[in-house]
Amino acid sequence: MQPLFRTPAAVPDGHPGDAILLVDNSRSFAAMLSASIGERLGLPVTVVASLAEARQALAGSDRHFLVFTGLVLADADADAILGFFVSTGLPLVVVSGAYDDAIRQKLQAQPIVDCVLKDTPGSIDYLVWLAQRLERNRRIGALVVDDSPAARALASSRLRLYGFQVAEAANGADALLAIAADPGIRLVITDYEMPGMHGIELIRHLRRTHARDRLAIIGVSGSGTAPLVAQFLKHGANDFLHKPWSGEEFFCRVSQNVDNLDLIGTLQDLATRDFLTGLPNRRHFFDLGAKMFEGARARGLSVAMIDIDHFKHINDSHGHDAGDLAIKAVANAVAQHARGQDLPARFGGEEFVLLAPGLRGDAAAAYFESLRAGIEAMSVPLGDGRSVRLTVSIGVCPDVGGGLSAMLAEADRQLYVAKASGRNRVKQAAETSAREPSMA
Ligand SMILES: Nc1nc2c(ncn2[C@@H]2O[C@H](COP(=O)(O)OP(=O)(O)OP(=O)(O)O)[C@@H](O)[C@H]2O)c(=O)[nH]1
Repeated sequence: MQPLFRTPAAVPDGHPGDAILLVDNSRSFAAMLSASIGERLGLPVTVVASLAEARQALAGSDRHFLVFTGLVLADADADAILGFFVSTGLPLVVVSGAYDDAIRQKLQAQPIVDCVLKDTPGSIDYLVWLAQRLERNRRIGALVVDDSPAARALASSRLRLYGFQVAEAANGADALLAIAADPGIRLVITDYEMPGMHGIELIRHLRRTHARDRLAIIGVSGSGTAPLVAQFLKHGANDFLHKPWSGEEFFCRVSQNVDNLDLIGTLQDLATRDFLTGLPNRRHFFDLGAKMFEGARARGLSVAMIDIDHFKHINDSHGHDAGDLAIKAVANAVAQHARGQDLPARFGGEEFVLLAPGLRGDAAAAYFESLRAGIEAMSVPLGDGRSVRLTVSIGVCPDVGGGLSAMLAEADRQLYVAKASGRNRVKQAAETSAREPSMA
């Protein structure tokens, strides 16, 4: 099952801090940019106005994962500024007041992520986007597939500069092994001409297991004729880059493709997950549940409807926000109680469902009883020093020969019986006949 809550994974290595170092001699620009990053991304920004202060901010600390710097500082010229920040190994974005041919040439020779003209419309928005992209890249794996060590090293070093966790493969077979071993890889950059398996064949293999919305693939070739580009795209590449690519284009295409994956992930979350609790929603429960149901039948399974008791009273006496906290706490308890093979969901309001494959009879009764008891023992902090206690009623139905909907209908009937007989209890339908309650 997919993880229930999309908590950001830890950044495996490199620069683990989440702060940005902003080095600029314009107080107003630095204030505007750091406020925008703080408000929109929630990332801390250290603002300094000289190279000496920047050295001090970075000394002995790995708080920063990214540097934005101007090239005009009171205590250093452009070469000294670039030389120092490049030597730190941190991703570097130059934020310049001017961008002429001389600066462009100087920067092209340097391993920097990007150069942004600061006084243009939209520059703050672009820099905020850059900060977000580079921060997120740290949790994304990228694989470079190329039989040329030099081409591989060039693409890999660029991707590392953008913060990705980079793996390399010299041929298609090794690439397939690398992808199978690391589910964190979301971006593949593959050459065309390679011994054993060419790039398009590799993509055909990859697409059997990795859809376009989960893995972005960019084809690369020096012989990027129109038919070859079309073949790449038709066989599943998300994009194509002609060799030799410019650093600027490489960054734009890579970023656009991983942005698209993020966007699709967000839309999928909105469509399948309950906004308040992060649990699968009702529709997603039926999609996943229908797939699980047939496979689980041989070993038996049970489904439970779980409803918070007197929930209206919690809302009425503590307010709607407190009610939301109570719903989240119960959702969390249900998700924590669920085993890896279970499927929990929020069905709406204060009602939850838990589908438990492999459980029936007394084992199912004990399993849901321990969930009920765990929730009864909880104290939900309301964030203002107060806390609230709550209970749930649970209706359980085993597989009695109908479909999943029939099980849910019977679990709902058992829930009604649990409510009617005093709440804070589990009622379970009999195995033989789903219409006779068997557990008091
Ligand atoms: N805070 C909050 N309240 C919600 C949400 N969804 C539904 N509710 C409220 O939940 C309450 C549900 O109340 P009922 O279904 O009547 O439950 P009850 O009568 O209090 O309790 P039982 O009879 O024990 O089920 C209503 O007042 C809804 O407005 C939500 O997302 N957040």
